[in-house]
Amino acid sequence: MTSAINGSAQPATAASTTADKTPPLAVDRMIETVDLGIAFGKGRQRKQVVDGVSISIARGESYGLIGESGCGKSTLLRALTGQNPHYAGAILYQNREQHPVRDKAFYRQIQMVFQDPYASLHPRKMVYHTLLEPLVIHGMDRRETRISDVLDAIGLGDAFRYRYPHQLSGGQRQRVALARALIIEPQVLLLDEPTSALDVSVQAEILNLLKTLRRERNLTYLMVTHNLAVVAHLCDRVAIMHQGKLLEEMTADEIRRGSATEPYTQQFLAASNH
Ligand SMILES: Nc1ncnc2c1ncn2[C@@H]1O[C@H](COP(=O)(O)OP(=O)(O)OP(=O)(O)O)[C@@H](O)[C@H]1O
Repeated sequence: MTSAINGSAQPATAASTTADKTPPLAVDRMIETVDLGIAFGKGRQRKQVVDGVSISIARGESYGLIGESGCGKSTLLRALTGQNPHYAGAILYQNREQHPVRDKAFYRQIQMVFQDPYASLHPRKMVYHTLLEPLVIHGMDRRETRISDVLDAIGLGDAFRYRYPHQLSGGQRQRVALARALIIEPQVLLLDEPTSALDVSVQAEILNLLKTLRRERNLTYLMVTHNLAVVAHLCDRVAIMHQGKLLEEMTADEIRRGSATEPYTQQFLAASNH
């Protein structure tokens, strides 16, 4: 929560801090962090939670972030979404450094899907109003058609527009949360453990849906997860974090084969596979 943050890292000033650190331009770079640092607390209480993390995610790529609990994954994701403006280093979208405080145009392109579909939907809002709201905020036209289309795309169908969250299963709620993110046609989805609150059988359905949506819409995913099966199913590349640092990047294939270079990663993969 931004209100609880008393991070002491200096906010990055747009286009000022990284001129000498930014890697050479790649044509299709969608998301990048350059030497990202996030700390909480002051003085002896200060804790560096994200420490010099540089990642680069291409357009259309699905990138996973894994690591033990407390290693800084969600903190990194929150900085990317603009929920924590107190960071050092730089965050770039489509080669442009972002101001730590994001504007509406940013959220038109980048949407977030959270872990808990029970907490993320307003209990007194019909699906229709949940989906209408982002269209109004972003001044988009053809609202009725867009609502029907997105309900079809996420596999619920138009009749679901009249349901309230308590009339939906966990998997259906997560589909609505996905529909809410997709309805404004973003390019990037930031996914924070999007299946971990769901039953195992439903997890597979949502993962398959995410896979299909990415292919159909050429979406870019950045996904935080504990779950190696999720990574193997959905991610092209994975970063392993440990105590705030990026330890190693691997392809999904390398993860499946367990061919890590770093001893910590080898242990982490072995433990996660039990
Ligand atoms: N607002 C905050 N103020 C102080 N400390 C924080 C704050 N947010 C996170 N932390 C601390 O930062 C560390 C990393 O937390 P983070 O939520 O990023 O971990 P994570 O890797 O996502 O863990 P998990 O997998 O359990 O969700 C933790 O020690 C946490 O207590």
